[in-house]
Amino acid sequence: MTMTSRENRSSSAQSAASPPESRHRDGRKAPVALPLLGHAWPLMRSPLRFMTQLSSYGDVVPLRLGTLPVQAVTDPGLVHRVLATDGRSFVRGRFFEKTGMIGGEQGLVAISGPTHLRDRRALQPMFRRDHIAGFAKGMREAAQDVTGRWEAGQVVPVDHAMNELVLSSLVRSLLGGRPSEEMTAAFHRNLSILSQGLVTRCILPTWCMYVPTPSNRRFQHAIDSMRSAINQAITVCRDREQGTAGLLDLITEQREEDGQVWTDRKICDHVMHIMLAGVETSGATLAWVFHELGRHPRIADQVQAEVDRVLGGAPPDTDDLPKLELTGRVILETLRQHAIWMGMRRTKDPVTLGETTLPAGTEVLYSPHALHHDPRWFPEPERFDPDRWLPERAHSVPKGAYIPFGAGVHKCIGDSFAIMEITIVTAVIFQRWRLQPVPEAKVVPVARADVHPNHLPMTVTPRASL
Ligand code: HEM
Repeated sequence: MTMTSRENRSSSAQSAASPPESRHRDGRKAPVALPLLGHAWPLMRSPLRFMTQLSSYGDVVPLRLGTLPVQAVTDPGLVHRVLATDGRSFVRGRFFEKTGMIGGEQGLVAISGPTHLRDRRALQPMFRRDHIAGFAKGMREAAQDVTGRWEAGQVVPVDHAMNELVLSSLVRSLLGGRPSEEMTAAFHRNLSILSQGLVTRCILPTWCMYVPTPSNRRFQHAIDSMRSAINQAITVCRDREQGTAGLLDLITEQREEDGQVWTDRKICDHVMHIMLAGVETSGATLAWVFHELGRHPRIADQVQAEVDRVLGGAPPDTDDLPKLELTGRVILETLRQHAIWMGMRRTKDPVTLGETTLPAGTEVLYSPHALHHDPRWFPEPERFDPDRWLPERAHSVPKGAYIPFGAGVHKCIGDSFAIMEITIVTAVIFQRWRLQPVPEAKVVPVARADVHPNHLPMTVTPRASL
């Protein structure tokens, strides 16, 4: 189960282009901690920068979030062990358990061990490629509905538009039909409040969540409204005589080992978690795709030509997706540059990672964003280069260095859904529109539960008028 740091580092480095970088200049093993707050302040103030510089202190870096000791794992090989190879020695950890306190304790994101395995096995078939292929139509329609409201030359807030589109497509997949505009708007409003406030509440001590501040009250109201809308949908689903092949129909049919149907509370928790995990992540990725293509018009021209060649003007369907090869690489590169910035686990048993032995109960932090921006595995990490993902170059990326969807038993259940949706929406939009950056708009990443653009105004122009 254990592996020395040198062994591991050399295994991560062997396949990488660059040699391992030197350790922190001062020989320090961790960044300086503030009294009381520890590293929570720099982590909350500048999360992306803080996480990215941690690898210069070592493969396993001791941190303190307030009074909570945490070990940050920065080496890809060791991260792969935490998530996958030694995954059984870990449980979810503080961040995800707090997500459970907020989104429901029985949802997939919060649970671990045998309970997780059982529920994951029940839900997994619904997210298999053959099953989600049936949702392609809803994804296309959601894209057409949102872009159908665009006018030539209009400046569109693309970040909002993509969130709305993704939410509407996920709700269609859940309900097996088109949701009302009122329902989509309510989900949109509440999910945005939850996504913005989730991480702070996961990092700060639990009691902070219960202080009756206006922000906490707004947050609690958003949770209650979301749950109430999901419960209404569950009731409609249970009362309906004929199924719709939507995800919710299938979830409500699930049974426990003793034959009892899943309770409404458990179903609501699972749907909450699917929405919390699936909407803003995919929406942000789509927004970043258009941001990157706006900044790289030559690549955008090539994507447009590919979409025209492969689809010939027909709406994209699942069979077409593997043929949109460059579009696929653009999405992989966007997921590299704009990945989520942190995940956590807790050791269940003592685990030795490199030279550090972590006793049972140790909180462990890892960062896809930091791994994806490490020049040892991705030379010139700030450069947007879809050619990194050409087969002859992609194989040199070490295991654990590229994990936009995580790895192991908790790997994103919606990864194929997300890739299919992002590809379909990109193709639908490119068939009719070009999105150009607004020169004076300064677009910067903001770390929430995912990494979102602070804003993304873009000018939309119909291709016919170009
Ligand atoms: C680009 C879009 C997405 C990204 C980048 C993303 C990323 C991730 C990551 C990194 C994890 C693993 C977290 C961990 O280490 O524990 C995860 C888990 C999860 N994701 Fe996604 N996700 C995306 C889209 C989706 C979609 C579309 C859905 C559902 C429709 C979804 C549902 C979930 C769920 C339920 C989990 C928990 C899985 C488990 O613990 O078994 N995600 N996601």
